[in-house]
Amino acid sequence: MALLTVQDLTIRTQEQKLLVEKLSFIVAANSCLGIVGESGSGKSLSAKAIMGLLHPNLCVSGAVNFQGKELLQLPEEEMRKLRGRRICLILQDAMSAFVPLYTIGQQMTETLCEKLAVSKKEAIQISLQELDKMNIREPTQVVKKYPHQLSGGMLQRIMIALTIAVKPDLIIADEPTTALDPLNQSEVIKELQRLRKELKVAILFISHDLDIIRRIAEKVVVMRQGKQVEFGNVDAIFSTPKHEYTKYLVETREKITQSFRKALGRDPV
Ligand SMILES: Nc1ncnc2c1ncn2[C@@H]1O[C@H](COP(=O)(O)OP(=O)(O)OP(=O)(O)O)[C@@H](O)[C@H]1O
Repeated sequence: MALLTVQDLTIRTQEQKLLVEKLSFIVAANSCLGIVGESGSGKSLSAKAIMGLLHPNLCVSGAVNFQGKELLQLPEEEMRKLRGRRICLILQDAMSAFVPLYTIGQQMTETLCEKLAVSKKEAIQISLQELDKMNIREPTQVVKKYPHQLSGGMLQRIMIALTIAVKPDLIIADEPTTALDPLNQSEVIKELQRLRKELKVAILFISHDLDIIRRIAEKVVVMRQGKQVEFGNVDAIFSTPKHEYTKYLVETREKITQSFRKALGRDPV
């Protein structure tokens, strides 16, 4: 069943320059759709358009249907109710998601009180429980810290813990692992997979990394220069890419992998 249907999403500047052209895809409930493409291809703008967070100097058209609601027509107040509750956004730079002046605990508590309409005491309890579930050690100490006192990987995992607590239906993860080292990347991917399994949440996962998309998504949209060049099952698209650009992406990835294997003294695959 379709949870999110994006139809002909088009984004232009006021000067009519096309930044995203006729993007169309479906995200089924409890599935993961990847959007892959080079820098500047329009991935983040598309995510922002779905969330109703585009810069006001941009014009958007097309249709974005989420749980039967037409998001591009929704009044801002309604949209605000959906954002951070039914649809959550996880960004590349977790640091920017937190306010530097408040502790992690204060920020988690405030978000949970607002989004879940629970008391402060309950919100603190939920925060500690979710941090514990994320295998974050000594959660009672972590909640007393300010964002700058924690690593990027830790902040990203806290963001995911907060998202889990809110129990949304859709998570839009925009390059959530790009700023992380491989160990933290792997942890974050594992947590997102767990989230899907446990909460039956759907994920729209934006990345320029084919390997990560292959690990986490079943379907993929390939974007280039604002245009959607392919949409379909991950295995089919990466094993038999139709579009020249997808072929180029897959071949480049394979060449890099083989160079690494050579450098490590292993046989090329
Ligand atoms: N407010 C804006 N006004 C005009 N152009 C913009 C605006 N925001 C983004 N753009 C342009 O739109 C294009 C697509 O940007 P977008 O951030 O969606 O790319 P992306 O695929 O997410 O890239 P990256 O992987 O580097 O984040 C870029 O050329 C960018 O410069």
